Amino acid sequence: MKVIETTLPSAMVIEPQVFGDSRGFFYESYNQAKFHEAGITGALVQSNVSRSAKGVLRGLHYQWPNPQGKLVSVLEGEVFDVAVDIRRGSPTFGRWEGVVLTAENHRHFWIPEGFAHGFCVLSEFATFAYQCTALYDPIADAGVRWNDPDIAVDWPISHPLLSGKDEKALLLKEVPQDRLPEYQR
Ligand SMILES: Cc1cn([C@H]2C[C@H](O)[C@@H](COP(=O)(O)OP(=O)(O)O[C@H]3O[C@@H](C)C(=O)[C@@H](O)[C@H]3O)O2)c(=O)[nH]c1=O
Repeated sequence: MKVIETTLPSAMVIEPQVFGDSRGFFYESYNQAKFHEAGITGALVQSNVSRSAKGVLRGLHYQWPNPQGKLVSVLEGEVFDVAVDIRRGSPTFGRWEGVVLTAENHRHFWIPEGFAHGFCVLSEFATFAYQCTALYDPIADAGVRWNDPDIAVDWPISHPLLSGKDEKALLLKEVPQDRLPEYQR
């Protein structure tokens, strides 16, 4: 597999080795030894799948306490996927990175613990799959507004379909400091 660094330390893109033949293809979506070597050492303890129509935007979500590292990919369609460093005290606080993930490019994006995450759907439908390093905790579930001007994600769509929760999400500057993840060197 190929590991591609991003502008945010520890957020990375992983391109698995894809074995194609007359039947179709095969790839390892997770291999503990190879991921450990790449610096992704947390145990993946929950797997999720969501499906969304074109124009849907889910995000920007995080969990605190009990932050989740997320290994995300697309099984059907195409999304623009975003990680935002919202760890208080981080040298890259407030900075984001975006990656196009498609069912064809097989790219995986590693969202480290303490980052907010979101995506918008560019194809008619997208099936999104991800594994997390911590279990879902509805009490700790939190979000930051998708179009927060202080983060200024350059989303490729302008009028997304949002959940009620995401429509009402706080701006980053409105989130109390103790509700933000901690930066750990
Ligand atoms: C995330 C999650 C949701 N749920 C339930 C709660 C709710 O009734 C329903 C839909 O939840 P949400 O609206 O939060 O789903 P969604 O907007 O898809 O939330 C997801 O968005 C992406 C961007 C992420 O990064 C994920 O970590 C997660 O926050 O599913 C679980 O039971 N377990 C889970 O792990």
